[in-house]
Amino acid sequence: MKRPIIALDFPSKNEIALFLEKFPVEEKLFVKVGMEIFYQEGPDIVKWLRSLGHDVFLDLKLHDIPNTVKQAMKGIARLDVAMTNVHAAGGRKMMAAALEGLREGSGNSQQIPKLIAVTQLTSTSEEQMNREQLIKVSLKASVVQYAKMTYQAGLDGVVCSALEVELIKGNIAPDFICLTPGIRPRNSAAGDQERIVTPERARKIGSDFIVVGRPITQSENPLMAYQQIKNEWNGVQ
Ligand SMILES: O=c1ccn([C@@H]2O[C@H](COP(=O)(O)O)[C@@H](O)[C@H]2O)c(=O)[nH]1
Repeated sequence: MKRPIIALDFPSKNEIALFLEKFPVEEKLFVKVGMEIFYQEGPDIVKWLRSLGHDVFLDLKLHDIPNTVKQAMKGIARLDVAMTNVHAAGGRKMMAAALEGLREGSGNSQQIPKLIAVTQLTSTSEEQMNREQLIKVSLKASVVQYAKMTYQAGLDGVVCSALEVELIKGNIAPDFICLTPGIRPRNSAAGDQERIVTPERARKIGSDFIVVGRPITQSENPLMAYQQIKNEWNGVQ
């Protein structure tokens, strides 16, 4: 069964440990380490999660000049993560430098983490993008443009809303990874997310990975919430 990626957005390692205690030890999860916990605990949080057998998507969304991103990626390459990312808005040169950094940091081995790029954050609406970023095209056109730049830079895929998956795969390649946050089961609060999709719809549309945070982490019964989302994501009744 495909595993939803759980966004471990907690303020400390202790809180993550308490959260993980709710899952059977043999359940190996795919978890997302983002800025909130990484800036508190540093790389040790990744090493600890790996030592427990969980797969890690390191979601630091690097966005800086190419050389800085390349050097940072060399460090990330040593953390044994399954996947990591940058912002496509950093440009093709920056994305290519990120890939070089990952390759060099992994000793040019075949086994490097998947590298994907954020297109438009799922918390961004078309109206906001037009007004604040002064990008005067549709949100979908902007996402596809970022996805094309990402592909040209040689990366594995993008972070987008499931609402854009068909368009991206149709314009680029069916196997270009589309990882989709902004996932909300029916009747769950959108919060700050703008472009949301249910796990079932994400599956039907063709998302490769879904990322789910608060609907699991803030649930009264995280294990049950996780299992329900996992079943829906896999089309299990
Ligand atoms: O466009 C993006 C990129 C990353 N995220 C991250 O995914 C999770 C979503 O958490 P929820 O609680 O399910 O909203 C969060 O860690 C974000 O940093 C995203 O939402 N959108």
